[in-house]
Amino acid sequence: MCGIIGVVGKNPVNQLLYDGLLVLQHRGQDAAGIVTCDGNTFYMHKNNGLVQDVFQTRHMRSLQGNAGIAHVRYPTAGSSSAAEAQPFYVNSPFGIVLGHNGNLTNSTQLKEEMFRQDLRHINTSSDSEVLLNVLAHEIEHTAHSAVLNSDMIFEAVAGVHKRCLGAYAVVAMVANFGLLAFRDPNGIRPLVIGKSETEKGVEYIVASESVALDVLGFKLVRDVEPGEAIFIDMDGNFFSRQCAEKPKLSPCIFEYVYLARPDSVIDKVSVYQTRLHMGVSLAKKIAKEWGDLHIDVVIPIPDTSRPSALQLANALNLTYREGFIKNRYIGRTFIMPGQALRKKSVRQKLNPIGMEFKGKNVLLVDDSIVRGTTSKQIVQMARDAGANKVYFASAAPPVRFPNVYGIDMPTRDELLATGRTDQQICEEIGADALIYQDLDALIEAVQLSNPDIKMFDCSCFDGNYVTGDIDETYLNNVESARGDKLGHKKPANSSTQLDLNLVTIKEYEEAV
Ligand SMILES: O=P(O)(O)OC[C@H]1O[C@H](OP(=O)(O)OP(=O)(O)O)[C@H](O)[C@@H]1O
Ligand SMILES: NC(=O)CC[C@H](N)C(=O)O
Ligand SMILES: [Mg+2]
Repeated sequence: MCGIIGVVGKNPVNQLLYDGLLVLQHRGQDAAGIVTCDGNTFYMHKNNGLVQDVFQTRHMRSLQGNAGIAHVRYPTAGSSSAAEAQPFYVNSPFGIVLGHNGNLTNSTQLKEEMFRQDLRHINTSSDSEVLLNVLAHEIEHTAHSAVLNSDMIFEAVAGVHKRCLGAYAVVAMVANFGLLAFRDPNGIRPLVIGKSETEKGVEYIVASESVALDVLGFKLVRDVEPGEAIFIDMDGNFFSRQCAEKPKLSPCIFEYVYLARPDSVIDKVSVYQTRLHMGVSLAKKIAKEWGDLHIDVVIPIPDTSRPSALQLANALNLTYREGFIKNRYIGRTFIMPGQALRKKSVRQKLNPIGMEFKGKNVLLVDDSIVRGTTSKQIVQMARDAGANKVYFASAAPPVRFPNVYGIDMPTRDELLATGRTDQQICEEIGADALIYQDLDALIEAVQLSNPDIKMFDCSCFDGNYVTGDIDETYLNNVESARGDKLGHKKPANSSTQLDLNLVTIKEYEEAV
């Protein structure tokens, strides 16, 4: 779940893209990049690190032009190397840059095809570099001369849909032509369009989440439809077309649970409202099945679970208290690379307020339990702070299956709930009771805001993968390539990579 933005403006867009990336930082903390386009020239700066560490004044000054794209990365394929920071660039045809949110599920096969059939070299192990080269190849074949138009671009995107499987929300720029954005035929990852009327004319933006539009002063126009592509030329003319044969909206339900910011609206669903609904349905379950808990206080685990915990407390007529204080300078732990770093960061990030726990039966509410890194430590902190009973509620069902669409949880081994009953999970985290949301209730919580969404990608909860190409062999291959125990692999030919700073996750963990 990286964050992407693309803008065609009437003034320089460097600051706008930077500010937009800051707003999307919660979608990726590993690397950041901006490319601007001034006539026929691209200006690019990208590196590992948080947005405010990657860009210094001198970089910002060099990012010239009234159009550009930007990316924050949370790696789900390849390595964490700076060489895989996005956007990626290819010089032919025309000069194209691309930023990708999601994960291709057939990138190994595509990479092979790229080399053997299309005679293209992919320098990294990133699936996004493969995706860019597929797009470049398709554009090369639809454009008959040096003149490119939106019809040719849309035909090329139709070609991308035929070849690529998995999840991809994409922003791309073709030098001197314009901004292209598209979403895979299932619309797994989000992408919205915004607009701003200025004295000089209309400016357009596309971004992973509507919150970026709010903060940058754009009005939300609509979502990019699954399978749809939009193209905005350098003069600000807007074109759109459905490029997939059988589009079917099946957004990732985990966006609503955890990934997206609550103040975003995705596929006409307010993330905040959904999280409130999740709290109500969880409260109903507790009232029905867990009436004997005698809860004194409901405590959220900051940040993401707050709206659900608050509404759960309201629905049960219980006291809600902020029992954990979050260090505002520590980022999201779940999307940090490597288990040692995630584990260490939970304690650095959260600290209990003793008086909220001492002698009380506390119900801790989190949005989800994935590896159990947070819940195990939090339950212990509550006990150390003197709680009488520690109950734990998760606003999402048990996460039992790997995600292959852009969330880095590739192995069943690392998921706390895989192969365990609720009772065993409860024992693992050391709680006195554990209550999980039911999947039907979670789906209903989203559908209450938009009943038109009939299908979701719930694969991490139910093991049904909407792209239909995921089987046991695929999962086994991903597990052996990306398992946490392996560390994220350093590319075999690191010395030849365009990156002097390669560090594996393992080396990084050992260093901290
Ligand atoms: O079971 P785990 O593997 O620990 O994963 C789940 C936890 O990780 C996330 O929090 P995170 O700290 O990333 O972000 P937040 O501040 O948005 O809640 C999520 O909100 C849960 O608290
Ligand atoms: N989380 C994502 O969207 C990741 C995008 C891409 N697969 C990468 O690893 O860079
Ligand atoms: Mg959390």
